[in-house]
Amino acid sequence: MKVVTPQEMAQMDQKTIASGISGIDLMEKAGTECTRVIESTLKEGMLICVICGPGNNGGDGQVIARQLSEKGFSVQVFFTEPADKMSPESQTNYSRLRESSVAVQFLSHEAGLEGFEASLAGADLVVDAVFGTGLKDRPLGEWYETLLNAVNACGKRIAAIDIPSGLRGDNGLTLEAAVEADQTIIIQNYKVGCLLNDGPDCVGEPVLVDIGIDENCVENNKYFVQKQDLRCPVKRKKNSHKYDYGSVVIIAGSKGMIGAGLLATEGALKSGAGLVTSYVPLEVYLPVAARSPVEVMIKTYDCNITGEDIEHDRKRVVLIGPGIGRKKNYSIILNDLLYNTTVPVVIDADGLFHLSRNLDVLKESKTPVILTPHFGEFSTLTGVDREEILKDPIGHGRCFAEEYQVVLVLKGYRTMIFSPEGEVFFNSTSNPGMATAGSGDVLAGMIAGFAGQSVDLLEAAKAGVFYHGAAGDYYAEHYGESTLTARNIIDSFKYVLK
Ligand SMILES: NC(=O)C1=CN([C@@H]2O[C@H](COP(=O)(O)OP(=O)(O)OC[C@H]3O[C@@H](n4cnc5c(N)ncnc54)[C@H](OP(=O)(O)O)[C@@H]3O)[C@@H](O)[C@H]2O)[C@H](O)CC1
Ligand SMILES: [K+]
Repeated sequence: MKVVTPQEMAQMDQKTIASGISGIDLMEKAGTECTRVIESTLKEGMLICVICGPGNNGGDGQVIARQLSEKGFSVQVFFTEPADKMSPESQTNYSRLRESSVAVQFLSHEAGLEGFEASLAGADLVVDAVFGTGLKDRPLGEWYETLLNAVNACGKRIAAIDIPSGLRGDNGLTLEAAVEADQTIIIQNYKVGCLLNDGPDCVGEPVLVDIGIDENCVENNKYFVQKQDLRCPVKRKKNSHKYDYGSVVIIAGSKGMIGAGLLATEGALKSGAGLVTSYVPLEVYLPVAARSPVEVMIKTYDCNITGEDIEHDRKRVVLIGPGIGRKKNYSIILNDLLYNTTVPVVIDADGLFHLSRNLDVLKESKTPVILTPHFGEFSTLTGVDREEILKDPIGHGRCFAEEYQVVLVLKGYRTMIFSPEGEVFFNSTSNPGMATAGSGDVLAGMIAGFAGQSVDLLEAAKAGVFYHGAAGDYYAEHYGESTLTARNIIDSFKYVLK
């Protein structure tokens, strides 16, 4: 399934209209599908307030109001602008609405919102159809800001149409105010802004409706990752041995930070790697050995380890970074791996710090690479302010992955995976409980574990991110989000990785 920008969605609408279905019919279809979802949440006799803006989002709102009224619900519509400011399809729907029994009120920008607030307080459901994908990046103005804040303050269930009003569809940032919906009925495809920054908090529960638009009618390589798209875990052949599922090397953990290495190691082992070898500094050998799973091989080094040491012995992938700290010798180790080996390398956490000291090594390296930064680490890598990246995460991520020819896993609530060819994949799993210490170490181990299993690095990254989130979701569904720890994510692998 594709994820689209507002511009791409507008082009898709236009192409669909050009192919023969009229704009007004498309709006009727959108409104009908939204009505179906809304109706399933209503009980007889409920009062619904629909707030309609001047554009086609408001037009969808009018269709919903008319259809809910035809189904016997009491409906009140508030218009934020006079009829002459409505889009053509909205005006057509306004004439249809006037023939229905829906109560209509035009809000005045001069008078206050007192009556409006009282009406919201008496409603059972508020439908937000003020702005959709046509929202522009310009100040809302005080009046709309007050209006959207009043919607949020009403304390009633809010269903937003297509995208919560005030939320930018291109990056998930909000204007001065944005509706925080309980449910958003997303028309046809996820908009980028529903998945990034404030988007998921404003959207609430997302529900997609299909109005028959072909998502491939415009060129777009942004995808929503779902289970059926994944190639991991690989099917295990009867006639196979442990090396067929990857020998994974993990360079992780140091004095005071052995937990990161242990979590990454278990992440790799329990996602199906055939053999995991953990390389740790001599000084932490004993505590690591005492706490490592018995299946893991542990090797020690004094202060250095070379690519040659690792390339011996059928190694398929190296993970470097979790808990290694910032001592200089790791920059040397990392450079050696990238310059002198061809074994794929996953670089996480402090490994990314060492990489940032010599980023150009990526351009000279022949080794396939996956980087797994969160936004702060990505800012260090690129030298671009975090705030700037958040305004255009797709642009920055895509540009970096293409320039350095790496698979980039940019971690967040909806982690994005960028391929060296410019594709973007949005993860569909995870929950806020996973923002917890060690969660990233588990993910890095999991990606390395999959990368060992004869799949290409992009597939390993997609599967690692998806199943890591799915394991966290499994725990959260059963026990809630607040007690979730990195260990719980590992323990839940067995339920989702079947
Ligand atoms: N036929 C179709 O294309 C279908 C569209 N669907 C629905 O339509 C919306 C997108 O509708 P669109 O008309 O493009 O835009 P909006 O309704 O979201 O908003 C446009 C109006 O909002 C004003 N605006 C924009 N930005 C601001 C702002 N920052 N502050 C104040 N006002 C703003 C804008 O004013 P202008 O002066 O810029 O014109 C417009 O008045 C989509 O989301 C779907 O819900 C149907 O689903 C399918 C058919
Ligand atoms: K809306």
